[in-house]
Amino acid sequence: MAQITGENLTLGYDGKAVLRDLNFTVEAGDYLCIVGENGSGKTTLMKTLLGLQPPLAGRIRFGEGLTRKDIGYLPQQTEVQRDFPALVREIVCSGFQGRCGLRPFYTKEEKAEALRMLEKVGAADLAGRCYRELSGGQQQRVLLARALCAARKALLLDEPVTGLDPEAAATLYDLVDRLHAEGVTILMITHDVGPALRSATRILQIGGTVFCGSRQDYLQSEAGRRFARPEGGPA
Ligand SMILES: Nc1ncnc2c1ncn2[C@@H]1O[C@H](COP(=O)(O)OP(=O)(O)OP(=O)(O)O)[C@@H](O)[C@H]1O
Repeated sequence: MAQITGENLTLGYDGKAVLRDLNFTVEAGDYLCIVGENGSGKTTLMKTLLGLQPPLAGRIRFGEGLTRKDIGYLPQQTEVQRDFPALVREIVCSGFQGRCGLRPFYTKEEKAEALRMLEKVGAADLAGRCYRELSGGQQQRVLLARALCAARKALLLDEPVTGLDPEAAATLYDLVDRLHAEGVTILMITHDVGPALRSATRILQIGGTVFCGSRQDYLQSEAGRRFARPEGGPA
């Protein structure tokens, strides 16, 4: 059984479908890129994966020791969030909130773990800085460390390089590659098809044409050729 299976999923709002009859699988260790035009339902699918929105029909099944709680989430940042007046180490620790219930403090172990995760993303030196004074690339690394505190088996990243300059984007992609190499399952929503196709093992394209399969099959498919090439993807 796969880690995540989408079975005949129909997703939408107020009984109106945005996506119909979607089937896909994610195996342990996959790097899945979710692509599709604006409005195709990528965010809706993500909310369903996180359990924030029930499907109109069909279901999502978790297997291979993965549960919904094992998925760390890197949200798309809004301007307000970028301006959050807290210290980096507090933001990273807040990844533990799902685990500590109503306890109003973090344990010594949690604080040490937060620092280890900051080290993992190459941002240990930022621990005492104020989050809102960081660059966009630094902020994304901090949020990645936070997501890793919340869960470490799988990461769901929503448009993680939006607003980053090419160098910061490349650094973030390298970091995600490293986590993937360490065995973390990656699910990434992206418009940035070129770099995504470089690292992905599987592609899920939604919208007009639906595709779910290996990167190689995607590149040879009609859907992949149309979607990938105009944006500079590999020929
Ligand atoms: N809360 C909501 N209530 C009703 N309709 C919604 C809601 N959120 C999104 N939609 C509609 O669902 C469709 C899919 O939206 P969604 O945000 O999932 O697309 P997306 O692929 O993530 O788009 P983008 O690439 O622009 O972020 C759109 O037509 C949108 O208008």
